[in-house]
Amino acid sequence: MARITVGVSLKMYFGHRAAREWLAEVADIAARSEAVADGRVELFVAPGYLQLLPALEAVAGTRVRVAAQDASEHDAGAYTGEVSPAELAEIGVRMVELGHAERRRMYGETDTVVAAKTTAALRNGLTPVLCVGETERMPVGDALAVAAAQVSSAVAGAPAGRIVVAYEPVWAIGAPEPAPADHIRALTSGLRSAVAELPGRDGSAVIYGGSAGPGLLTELGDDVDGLFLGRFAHDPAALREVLAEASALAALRERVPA
Ligand SMILES: O=C(CO)COP(=O)(O)O
Repeated sequence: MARITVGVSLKMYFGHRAAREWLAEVADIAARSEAVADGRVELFVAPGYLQLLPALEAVAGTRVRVAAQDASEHDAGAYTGEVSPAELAEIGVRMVELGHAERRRMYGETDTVVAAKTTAALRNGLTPVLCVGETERMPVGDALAVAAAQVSSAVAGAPAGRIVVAYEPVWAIGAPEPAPADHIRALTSGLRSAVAELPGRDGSAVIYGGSAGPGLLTELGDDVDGLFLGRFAHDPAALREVLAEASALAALRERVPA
């Protein structure tokens, strides 16, 4: 199926009440979207840990998937302050963001840590949303080498299973505008080829994140499998627009065989 994946991370922007209000609006938008309802558009939301249970409640009865923003590499034990991927799966969380640029930069997550967490996520049936990307502006070939190496190191030794690669050039996160479309297209196509060569990763997707908002998916067209949004989906109306673009793109792909 020509599926388009759209994800939104709330990072730590919203308090509890604001998150609940946003989730209720998103659940309503998803329920009204035919493309989300029939699976042509996969929508996931990644709220904070304390917002996961209310999120699961809010989206019950829709096909919206709930993702955690991180998870431990361990399932259980003496790991104070960590959150178990086994427990995430137990409560109904389906996906988990791993290796986000903010965790790599501020919390010292190395490729080794990201690989251990990827293994733990897949072991527990969670789909990793593997965040990769170069830290500074650089030519396309160099950026692709960095991002592809992050992907292959994360999945080396991990159990088989679908992954969602979120290509997020660090310099375009929290910026006024996304990376230039040509840069994104080159990187997402390159990463698609790299992921296609990995064994056991059928159904995987490569999406773009970093100041993404309405209009970008249409501009990128066929070279990307979706978007990972941050600030520019805080307004539910903007997310509604992005979902409309995703559903138009999915319809177009169904007509034109890949
Ligand atoms: O990091 C991001 C999603 O994980 C993107 O955040 P912004 O869209 O707010 O730049």
